[in-house]
Amino acid sequence: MQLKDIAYKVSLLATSGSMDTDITSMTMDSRKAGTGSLFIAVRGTVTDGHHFIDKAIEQGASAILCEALPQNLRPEVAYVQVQDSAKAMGLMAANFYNHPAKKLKLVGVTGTNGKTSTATLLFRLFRALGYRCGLLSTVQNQIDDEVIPSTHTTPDSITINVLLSDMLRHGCTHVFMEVSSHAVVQERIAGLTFAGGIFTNITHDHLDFHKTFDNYIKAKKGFFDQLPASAFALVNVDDKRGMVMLQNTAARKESYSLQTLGTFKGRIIADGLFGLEMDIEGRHVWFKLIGKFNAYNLLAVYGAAVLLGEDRDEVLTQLSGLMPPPGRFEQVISGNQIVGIVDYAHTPDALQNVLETIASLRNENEQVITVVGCGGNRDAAKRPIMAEIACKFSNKVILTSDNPRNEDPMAILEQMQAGVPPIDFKKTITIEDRKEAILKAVSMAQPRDIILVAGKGHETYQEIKGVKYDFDDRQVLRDAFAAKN
Ligand SMILES: CC(=O)N[C@H]1[C@@H](OP(=O)(O)OP(=O)(O)OC[C@H]2O[C@@H](n3ccc(=O)[nH]c3=O)[C@H](O)[C@@H]2O)O[C@H](CO)[C@@H](O)[C@@H]1O[C@H](C)C(=O)N[C@@H](C)C(=O)N[C@H](CCC(=O)O)C(=O)O
Ligand SMILES: Nc1ncnc2c1ncn2[C@@H]1O[C@H](COP(=O)(O)OP(=O)(O)OP(=O)(O)O)[C@@H](O)[C@H]1O
Ligand SMILES: N[C@H](CCC[C@H](N)C(=O)O)C(=O)O
Ligand SMILES: [Mg+2]
Repeated sequence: MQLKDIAYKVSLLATSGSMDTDITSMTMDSRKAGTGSLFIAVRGTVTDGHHFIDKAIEQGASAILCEALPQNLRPEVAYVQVQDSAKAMGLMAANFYNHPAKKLKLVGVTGTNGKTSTATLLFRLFRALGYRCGLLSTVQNQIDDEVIPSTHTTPDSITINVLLSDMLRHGCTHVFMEVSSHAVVQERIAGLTFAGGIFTNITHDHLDFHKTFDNYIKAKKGFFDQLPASAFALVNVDDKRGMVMLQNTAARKESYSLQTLGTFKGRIIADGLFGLEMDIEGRHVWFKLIGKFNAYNLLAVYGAAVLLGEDRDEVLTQLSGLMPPPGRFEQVISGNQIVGIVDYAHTPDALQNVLETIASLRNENEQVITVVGCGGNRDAAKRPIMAEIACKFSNKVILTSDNPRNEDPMAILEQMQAGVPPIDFKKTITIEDRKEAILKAVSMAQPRDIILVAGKGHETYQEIKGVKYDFDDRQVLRDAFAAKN
């Protein structure tokens, strides 16, 4: 495709060289630039893509998209200067790949917690309803049965367009994707045409990146601000920021609630380890998912399906048969009835929700033993809070590592320990090695006790200093239970 067609409707500050230049691929990474490619120079958090313009040209790039033109322009190369490279990249990727999003029903899910759960349930529901579907999520990307490993919750705009094109080629009609706050700020969703957007909730997370809670709210709201009038914006109005998301959207404003009025109204009738019994718009339904937070996810999924034109009864029938996504309240039970629960709760809110759910399910006689850590190179403010929450709802707490990345694991654990109230010192121990920590929990547990292993859910690795070591909470629990029996 010619550069001028790729730049269609993108506002350009300056150009140099021929806009007729043929482009065969697009990349934001000089190391991946090949012959005939368009290299997009993006200013990142670690380095600046503008430093790699010459490198990209040496590798064969025939055009450059940037925010600042280099001093020496090469005559054989086309340069395009824009205000915001990341945003222009999104718009150009949509042009280059021929707007796959416009030919699909693309629904995005944003919020601190519940994105993967909601997007995955939507994907599974629409498949059960007979559609070919795509999924972009933290756990994995999927085109019907084909699994494509995911590297991010929301990939960059080029990758998204490549995946959407593949989905379209496969005959998909619906695609459900997570929209992270990083993705909104970094313009990874620029140029995408959404049929709908869902807001689950917003609580403390990622302040390392956004700096203030207000910025974090604005980032989430940015998704709704860019929805077209043809889309729906479906928000959880039980979250006090739900209505904020709708303030400036052109989309149709819709809501769901378990507590107040909303377009879609639900009520929990009963919940337990068996699942949830709910009333949804006057219909009585049983679900296999556990916990109040899943009642919200189910209501969001139901609302979105109805807004996409599906029959209410059919939606509830199919939804009641669905299982939770991997690593979300996943139970591993020992031969002598110790209940292990692996959950991806890695924020204070999620941890509290899961522990409150466990509290509501227990008979008071059994102990709750929580094994939890906090990620390195991520929001440090949540560390003491998560330790405090773990103590509040557990009989015993083992603080341990969760992807320390490039930080000193013991330094992270000391920050967690700072949140342990003095009265809880006696019930808290710290074991840096996550496997040892889980083994300790299993050794302490009696039949019917509940061990919550929080933070990693579906993850199958532990990331330490740039190396991802094989690690799976569920497998470690299974092995420990087998050894104990
Ligand atoms: C903090 C963050 O969001 N980082 C993302 C960002 O990288 P960056 O800003 O650090 O990039 P950089 O290293 O400074 O490089 C700047 C530019 O120079 C380019 N470069 C660099 C070196 C070189 O030799 N040649 C070259 O061209 C890079 O390709 C890049 O375009 O842009 C990259 C390309 O899109 C992302 O891969 C990267 O995600 C990193 C791996 C990451 O860990 N991101 C996490 C925090 C994230 O995005 N998480 C959210 C989920 C959060 C949630 O739970 O809600 C997600 O959506 O996954
Ligand atoms: N609607 C919800 N409200 C609050 N907590 C939830 C909700 N849904 C799930 N959770 C909790 O949050 C954890 C993470 O859920 P999920 O993976 O769906 O969130 P996410 O938003 O995709 O997270 P990420 O930002 O890592 O992509 C779950 O394991 C559960 O403990
Ligand atoms: N999407 C989240 C996942 C956190 C999962 C937790 N196990 C950790 O590594 O901190 C993040 O990248 O911040
Ligand atoms: Mg997710």
